[in-house]
This record gives sequence, C-alpha cells and structure tokens, in this order.
Amino acid sequence: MESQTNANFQNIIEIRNLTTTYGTRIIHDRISFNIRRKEIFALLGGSGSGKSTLLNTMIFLKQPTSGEVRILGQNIWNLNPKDTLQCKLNIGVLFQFGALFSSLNVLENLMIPLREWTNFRPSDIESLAYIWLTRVGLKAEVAKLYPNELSGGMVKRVGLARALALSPKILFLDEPTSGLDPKSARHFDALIMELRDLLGISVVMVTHDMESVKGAVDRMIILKNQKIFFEGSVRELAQQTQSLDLFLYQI
Ligand SMILES: Nc1ncnc2c1ncn2[C@@H]1O[C@H](COP(=O)(O)OP(=O)(O)OP(=O)(O)O)[C@@H](O)[C@H]1O
Repeated sequence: MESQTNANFQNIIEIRNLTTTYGTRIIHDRISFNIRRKEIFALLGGSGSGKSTLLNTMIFLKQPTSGEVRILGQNIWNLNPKDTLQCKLNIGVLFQFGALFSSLNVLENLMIPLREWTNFRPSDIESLAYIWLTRVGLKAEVAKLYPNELSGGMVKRVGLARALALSPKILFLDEPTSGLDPKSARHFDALIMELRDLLGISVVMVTHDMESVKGAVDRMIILKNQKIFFEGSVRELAQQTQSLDLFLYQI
C-alpha cells in the first residue's frame, strides 16, 4: 500500500524509468535515480541536456511521457486532486529569478502562501513572515521594501523564505546562485546547508555553478544524451576522473 508520508523512507524522491518528450523529441530516455532524505542533490548537465525539464516533472509542471516520479512513496502523476494538493504542500520552489510580485512589498510577498494555505490569524501570519525573513538572513527593515529595491542576493533570499513559508519537506532550487557575485553565491550555498541542517529538509537543485557543486552538494546526477552519465558524490566523481575541476567545468 502506498503510504502518504512515511517518515522512514530513505529515498524522499524516486525516479523510475522516466521518459520525457516534447512532441516527438525525447529529452530523457528511461532514466532512474533516487534522492535521499536531507541531502543536497544537484541536477547537472550541459545546456539543453534536460535539467529544467527533469526538475519540472518533480514540481508538477511537466508530465512525463512514461515512468514514475515518486515523492514520499507516491507516484505524483497518478494522484487524485486532493492528494495532489497535499503533495504540493510538501514541496517549496525557488525559481531562478525569485518570482516575486513586483507590486507587493517583501512582507506581503511572504504572507501570500500563509494567507492562501493556512487558517492562521493575520497577526500570526505577519509574525511568521518576519520569522522566515530572519531565518534567511535578512533584517526586519527589509520587510517594507519592494522587489525593485532589493539586490539580487536579497531577491533570492526573499524567494527562499517564501518557498519555505509552509515548512515543506523538499526544497527545489532552479539555478539558485545565478546572477550572484561569487561572494554572495558562497553565502547563499552556506545558507542552504544551514537551513537543510536546521529544518531537516531535502534540497534538489539545478545548477551550473561548479563551486556550489564542490562546496554544498552531497550527490548529483549528470545528464547527457538523454541518459544519466554519472550518479554519485563529488568524491566519487573525483575518483573517476583525472582532473575534477576540468571535468566539472567542461560539463
Ligand atoms: N516547452 C518546451 N517545448 C519544446 N521544447 C522544449 C521546451 N522546454 C525545453 N525544451 C527543449 O528541451 C531540451 C531540454 O531543455 P531544458 O530546459 O530542460 O534543458 P536544460 O538542461 O535545463 O538547459 P539550460 O542549461 O540551457 O537551461 C532543450 O533542447 C529545449 O530546447
């Protein structure tokens, strides 16, 4: 029997024989891999290798042609509407450009999911929004600013706070450090690791940032020619290649 939230599952996500297509074009050809609880997992590969498409199959944006995406034991593309909604509450997504509403200030942006999905009192929603703001390393004064008044790093942090607002079990990040200077990018990596430890979440990210891969990622897959070219840790990859740096930068 499928369990909805079996806390003992070692694999929080299981991809089984997954094939995705656009029209007649095959992007992934029967790929399988697992993502474990509390790990930071990267989807890597060259431009056009299908990283975003794969991420999209896990966040309800792209239906696979065949195969399964199992999250917490459930085949997510085979759920009834009520279970789909419940499953969506287990995931938080930070899109590449933050996806903040430009006409709303930071506090209002953060309160959106809490207003929509909880019955909390307005004063509690506001307090929670402030707590998340602090958790992602932003000061309370930032609450009143509008997105166009924020730096790139701050936009990412607000987007992160909003993705975490409903306490999801899995956080999906699309190119989290793109557009950030190297110092901000490493701070963002450190924040992701800290939040993973603090909240016990699993993190799945699409990235081109090889410093993130080397510094923050536990395991990864590398996509190539519709298949998984490599699956494992940075250390395992290093054992298979003469120059890890050269290899990673050539992906
Ligand atoms: N909506 C779509 N319709 C048709 N083809 C698409 C669509 N989205 C992506 N593709 C194609 O599917 C392939 C994989 O795209 P995808 O965006 O998943 O790759 P990616 O690895 O994330 O690329 P990048 O690193 O450049 O962002 C590409 O050839 C792309 O042109």
